[in-house]
Amino acid sequence: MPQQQPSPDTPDFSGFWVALVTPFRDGAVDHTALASLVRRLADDGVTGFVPCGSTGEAAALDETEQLAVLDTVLGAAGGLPVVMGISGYHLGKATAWARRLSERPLAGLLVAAPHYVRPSQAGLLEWFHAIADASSVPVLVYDIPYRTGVSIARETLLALAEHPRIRGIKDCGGDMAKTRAVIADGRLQVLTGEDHQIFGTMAEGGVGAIAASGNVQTRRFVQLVKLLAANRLAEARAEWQALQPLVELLFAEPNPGPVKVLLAHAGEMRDELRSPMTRASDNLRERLVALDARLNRP
Ligand SMILES: O=C(O)C1=N[C@H](C(=O)O)C[C@H](O)C1
Repeated sequence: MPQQQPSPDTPDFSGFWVALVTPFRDGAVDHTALASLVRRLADDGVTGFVPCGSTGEAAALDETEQLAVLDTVLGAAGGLPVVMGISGYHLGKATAWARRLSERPLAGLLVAAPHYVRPSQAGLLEWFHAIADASSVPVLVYDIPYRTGVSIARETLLALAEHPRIRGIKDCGGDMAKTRAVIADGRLQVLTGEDHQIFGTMAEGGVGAIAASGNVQTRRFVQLVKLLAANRLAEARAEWQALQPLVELLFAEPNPGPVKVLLAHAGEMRDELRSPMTRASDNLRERLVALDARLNRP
C-alpha cells in the first residue's frame, strides 16, 4: 500500500516522534536533564517531540509544571516541531487548556478521548470538535481505549477528518481493520502509538510513529522509520527484528518505568518516577541493561 501523502496545504506529521519522558530529581521536574535529552534526541535525528503524554507522566504534573516542561522542550528543540499532549474528562477545562497551549509555537496538540466517563460516539465527536475549535494549531486524535476506557469508532474517526484542524491520529486502537480504513480514507495521517506496531502500521501505509521506546536506541528507531517510509522492507525488517525484543522489554512493566532504567543507566537522568508510577523491577532492569548493551555492540 502506498504511504499516505499530505496535501500541500496541510501539515505533515510523518516521521519518528519521541513521546518524551519527564525526568525527576528529588520529586521535582529535572529541567536540565529534560533539555539535554531533547538536544540529544534532536542530534539523533528524530522528527519531533511529544511532551506530556502518558510516557511523560502528565497525569502527575499540574498545569504549571506541564507548561514549564513544554517551555523547556520548545527551548531545547532547536526548531524541531513539538506536539503537546492533552487528556482529561472535563470539557470546559480541556478547551481552555487547548486555547492556552495553542498560544505557544506548537506543531499540534495530541488530544486523547476523555477518560473514565465512557461517552457515546456522539459525545466523542463533541469532545474532539470543541477542542479542535478552541485550538489554533492542528490536532492529532489519540485513540487509546485501554487507557481511556472508550474506543473511537471508525465512523467517528472518519467524521472527525472533516474538521479542518483535525489532521491525524496516534493509533493505539488495537484494531487493524480500523487503522486500515483510516489509511485508505487518506484524510487523517496515521501514526502508530503502539511501539510494537511500528513495522506493521507503516508497512500498511501509516506515515510514522509516536513512541516512548525512541527515548533510547534513538538512531536505530529513526533509521527503521526512514527505511519503512522508503519502502525498503527487507532492510527495515532486519532492523525491526533487532529492536523488537527491546520494545517487548520496555513494555513488560508500566511505561515509562523501563525506559527510565536505560536513560538512568546512560547517566541522562535519575531513575525516578512520580507515584503511583513506579520504577521497574530489579529483574527487568538487568534484562534491559543486558539487551541494550547487546544492541550497542557494532
Ligand atoms: O506517551 C505517549 O504518547 C505514548 N504512550 C503509549 C503508552 O504508554 O500508552 C506508548 C507510546 O510509546 C507513547
